Amino acid sequence: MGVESIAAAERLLVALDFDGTVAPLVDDPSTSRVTPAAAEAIARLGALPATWVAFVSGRPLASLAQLTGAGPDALLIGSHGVEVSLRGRLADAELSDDERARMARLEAALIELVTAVPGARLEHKPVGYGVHTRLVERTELVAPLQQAAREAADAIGGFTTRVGKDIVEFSVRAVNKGDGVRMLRELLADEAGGPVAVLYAGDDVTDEDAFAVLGEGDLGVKVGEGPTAATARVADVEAFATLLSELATVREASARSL
Ligand SMILES: O=P(O)(O)OC[C@H]1O[C@H](O[C@H]2O[C@H](CO)[C@@H](O)[C@H](O)[C@H]2O)[C@H](O)[C@@H](O)[C@@H]1O
Repeated sequence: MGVESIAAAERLLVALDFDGTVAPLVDDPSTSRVTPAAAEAIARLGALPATWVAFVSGRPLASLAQLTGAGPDALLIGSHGVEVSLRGRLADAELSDDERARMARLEAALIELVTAVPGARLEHKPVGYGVHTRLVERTELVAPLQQAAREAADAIGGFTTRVGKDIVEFSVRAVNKGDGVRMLRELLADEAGGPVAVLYAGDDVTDEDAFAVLGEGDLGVKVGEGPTAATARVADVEAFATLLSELATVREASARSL
């Protein structure tokens, strides 16, 4: 399955990871931006009939909504599948007392660990924490920090650990991006009254959960290097924007010929 074939799908969901896929990786996550080329292709795709664009990210929903300029029709999955906003209908993650207590214990441990490593940073997320190591200058400190953080989470128990690019993340929920993609596909198929093909694109290990739920008639696109279950690969964010633009062009042409 290539771009031409997926472009011909009767109904198409384009589900996109954010960081490293449509926005280049940067030192400060709050300054991430979708590239102009990707933004243009996304807008063209979103304007087509029977075509939906969704973002499926590890970011907190609020950050994802802000950085994608989410409008009222936005389909957003944040926190690796835990936080969901579908056209303004919010299903956010209500934490139990037990989850809150475990998060508080982990937070205290992670603050101590991160403070001891210059350049390390703790990201507070709705259902967990991210230990960022991108700016750690003494690279030999990264692995021990990640290991100590894992051990702290394991000692408390009940956390799902994810290792991403320059980040190790801990979540009190085990939901993943694959669950998010499955949910989006079912929702749209119900609404549209028929099966929906999915193009999913992502650059990181956590995107493998989403690639794993794709089947025949879908297309997984890995952005960048690394082992993957995706069946297509592009070199980087710029190349992926070009792919999205090609997809929009082919799909626009078929929409015109209907
Ligand atoms: O699932 P994604 O949309 O790819 O989000 C994964 C994590 O992205 C952010 O961190 C990553 O991007 C930062 C900005 O480019 C970069 O500084 C950092 O090194 C990366 O790990 C975000 O901060 C996390 O919350 C997301 O889980």
